Amino acid sequence: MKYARALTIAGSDSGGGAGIQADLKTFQELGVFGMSALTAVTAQNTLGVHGVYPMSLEALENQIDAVAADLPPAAIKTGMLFNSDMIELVARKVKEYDWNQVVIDPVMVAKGGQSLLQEEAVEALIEQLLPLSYVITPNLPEAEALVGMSVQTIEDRKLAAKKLHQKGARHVVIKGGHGKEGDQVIDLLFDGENFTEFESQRIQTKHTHGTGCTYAAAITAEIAKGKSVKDAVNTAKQFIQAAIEHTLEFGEGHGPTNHWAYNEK
Ligand SMILES: Nc1ncnc2c1ncn2[C@@H]1O[C@H](COP(=O)(O)OP(=O)(O)O)[C@@H](O)[C@H]1O
Ligand SMILES: Cc1ncc(COP(=O)(O)OP(=O)(O)O)c(N)n1
Repeated sequence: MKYARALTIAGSDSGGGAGIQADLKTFQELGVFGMSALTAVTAQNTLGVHGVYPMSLEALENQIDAVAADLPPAAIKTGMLFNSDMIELVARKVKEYDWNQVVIDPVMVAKGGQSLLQEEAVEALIEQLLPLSYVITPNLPEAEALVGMSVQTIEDRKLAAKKLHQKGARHVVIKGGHGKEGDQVIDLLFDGENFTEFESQRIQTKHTHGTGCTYAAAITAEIAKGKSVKDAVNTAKQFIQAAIEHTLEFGEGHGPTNHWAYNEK
């Protein structure tokens, strides 16, 4: 069986729940060979981020070039990109290697409130990376930062998705975990023409560290395997729902999700 390959360009989470650790675990569980280019090393646990140590641009570029030269990926996921220099580098590499299945998870703030993207870099993300994105997966606060409006109701989310599509994102997934729609969590996919809602029961738990990373990584893995974006989001929704429902209950704070759960169903 020929395995598809996916590359994550993101930060390392020493606590194992988010960042490239979440991405690689998710790729593996979905049968995709995962590769990684580190943008930063973070000292993290379930109680928060205790240090951020960005890689040099040379180190990031060499990691990407090494993978592209020998192990060209079918799909790429970006996570924590830290600053505008890194965003510009990644955009240049996407164009250099003509990568057209890029999933952008616009990571800005960790669950504990610590910044993972310098404020000046939001503009670079919009101008440089959005036009190259196959899918972008903002949560509600990230969508607000990207489109400059309040994004809460379903109508807000539809308007924000259209704005992000106009800025160049070919598909937009507005994640609903931060939403206040009662006991449901509604994720919204926009493909430039149609909206699709993916609904699930909200699970009452604090153990949601890395949910966005895991969800975007699952979308990336499915796209790497040749699935449509709609089918990829559908699988990712089931993956993350199982990962949260069967929590590991690790740590004193926001614990990690369970990346084994989907296959243990
Ligand atoms: N409590 C929850 N119950 C069920 N699903 C959830 C819950 N929290 C998050 N999710 C799922 O995880 C996805 C990502 O979570 P969200 O909080 O929206 O983004 P992020 O983790 O990037 O802040 C959501 O789109 C949703 O599908
Ligand atoms: C290295 C790194 N990348 C991304 C994150 C974000 O994870 P988290 O704080 O759990 O938020 P979501 O992934 O759920 O949006 C991180 N903490 N560290």
